[in-house]
Amino acid sequence: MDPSHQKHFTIVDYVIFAILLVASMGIGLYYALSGGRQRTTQEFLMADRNMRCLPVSLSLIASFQSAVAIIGVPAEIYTHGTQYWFIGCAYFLGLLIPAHVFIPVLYRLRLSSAYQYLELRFSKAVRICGTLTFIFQMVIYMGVCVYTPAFALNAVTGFELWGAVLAIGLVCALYTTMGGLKAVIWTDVFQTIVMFAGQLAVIVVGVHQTGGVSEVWRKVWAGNLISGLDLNPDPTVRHTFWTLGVGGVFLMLSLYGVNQAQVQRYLSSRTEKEAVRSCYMVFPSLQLTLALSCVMGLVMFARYCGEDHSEKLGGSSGDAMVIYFVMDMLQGLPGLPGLFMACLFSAALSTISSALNSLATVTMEDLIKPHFPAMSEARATLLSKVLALSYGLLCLVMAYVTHQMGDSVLQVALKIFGMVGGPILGLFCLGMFFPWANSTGAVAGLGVGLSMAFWIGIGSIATRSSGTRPLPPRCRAALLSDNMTTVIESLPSNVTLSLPSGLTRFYSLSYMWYSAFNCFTVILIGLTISFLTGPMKEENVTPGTVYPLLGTLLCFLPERLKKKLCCVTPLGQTPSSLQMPPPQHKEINGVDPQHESGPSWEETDSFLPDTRTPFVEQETTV
Ligand SMILES: CC(C)(CO)[C@@H](O)C(=O)NCCC(=O)O
Ligand code: NA
Repeated sequence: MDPSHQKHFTIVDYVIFAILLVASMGIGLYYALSGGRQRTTQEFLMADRNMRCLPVSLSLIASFQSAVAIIGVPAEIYTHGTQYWFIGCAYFLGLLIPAHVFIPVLYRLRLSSAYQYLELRFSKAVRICGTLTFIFQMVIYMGVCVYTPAFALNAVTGFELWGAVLAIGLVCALYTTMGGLKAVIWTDVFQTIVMFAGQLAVIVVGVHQTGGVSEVWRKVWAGNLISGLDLNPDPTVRHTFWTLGVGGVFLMLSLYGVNQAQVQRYLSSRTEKEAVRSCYMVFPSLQLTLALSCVMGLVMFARYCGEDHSEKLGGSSGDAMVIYFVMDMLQGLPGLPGLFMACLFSAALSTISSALNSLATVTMEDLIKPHFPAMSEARATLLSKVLALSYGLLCLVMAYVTHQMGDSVLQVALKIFGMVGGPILGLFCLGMFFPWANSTGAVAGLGVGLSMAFWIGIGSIATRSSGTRPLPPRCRAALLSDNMTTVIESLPSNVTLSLPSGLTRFYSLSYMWYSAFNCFTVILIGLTISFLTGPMKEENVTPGTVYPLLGTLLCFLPERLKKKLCCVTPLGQTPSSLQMPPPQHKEINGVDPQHESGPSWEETDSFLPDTRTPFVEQETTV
């Protein structure tokens, strides 16, 4: 951006900004000095398994809502219309399924890390593969998260980019290291509120400056920005109802169902009911966040479309444009630019702290503890803190990688979720829904799934074609007549209207399908290899690791018919020879996965542990 158009913060802005950082550090310090003073891994990594649903739910939203979404979604709406908003449809199933499928299975196994499940269900090897994949995913994602707000600050105020990256990384690593998961969750609560406040402020000011809600509506309508439901079944069209509403469900499942950052929050809840409730509470708040960021894009359009900003913007990206417009709207309103920056940094800090804590957890629980079973609690906790801090430093390195990518940040983040998160989701689905899947199948499935993911992902980057884009809104055509072509060209677009062919067509699969596609690859390959190498026998499957999917789907059928169709029999009614096999993995990291009565399934109400009607899987493969 042209330096002469840079904005300058007032004292009030700096104060607001400082309050955010100091408060976050304060919360970290508070939890370092209160409670058990972070002297056990139970407290540092699991928050003593004593959290209530309200903080957990706000923290669940904060984990994957970073500055990327706050800047990226308005940029998407501004340039391509409101189609992206339909991702909200995916939140229904994307949260219901985790609440009623993944949480019950994972919570009842009393895990510390989600990947412990993979060892219980398959083997140690699968667990390590899963853990390494997760670490890879979160480390790249953290890079995007830390880079985005630093880039924003730099674009607007000329603040040293790498100074900001360093500041975010260090503040985050410090309070995460001091206060553990409790601090991470409670800073998330505070930061989520700041995030909402910042977005709301921008919208209110923007609407006011445009001349009211009706004026905003008139302009976005005239600008052809409001998109109807696009039911085009073509999987290469970037955003349609199918890619967003169906592909999005798999994206949500990979984040809210099996991602360690989220699973850890469910596990830190004091009861299973509380965990399920927190998942339900995510729904309205996530819709609100989505609505706020979409409306922000609309307001920006109404306020700026048709004006010539080329000289100020130079050749900046769509993301930079959002920041510029916001700062332009807020100038002369002391405190508000600071609030917006605080909003961006809140979003980033909350995501990075979740990532750091979850990375420390999996590294400790999955990679280190199994090799040093005799390690003292004090030493394990110290090591966890060192790990959290080291990952913080690593994320700085990753910011540099993002710097080199040059795609829109939203697209980069969602691609990472799909390319790496999709195969992990596949691995969990393979284990939970298919009792026949074996360890060899799981490893092969994950390997092939990841290879396919990177083939498509890298192919699409090389050919710049991850999903064809719709025609840009009318306004952009109008803008093309100005000398704004540089901006338009540098917007993340390839307005491909001709259908690509062959391999190019494969590469142009919409990135919103990545999660689903990669998940199915893992399941398909996993099942094929399992059947080829000898499917898992029922008595070898650890009880409680398989979800009776068919039994639940067909719950309306009479018991006798169900028994015939879906191979699931209530435990009480099975002959003793068919009852749960004795536990195989007696102790994993000091936690008995069998618990007292063994994990079980209740048919009527998953909230009432006393009225359980346990089911057991019977292997009656045909
Ligand atoms: C993950 C979703 C789709 C969930 O709403 C959304 O928060 C999002 O688009 N996140 C982008 C990644 C980020 O904000 O870091
Ligand atoms: Na966040």
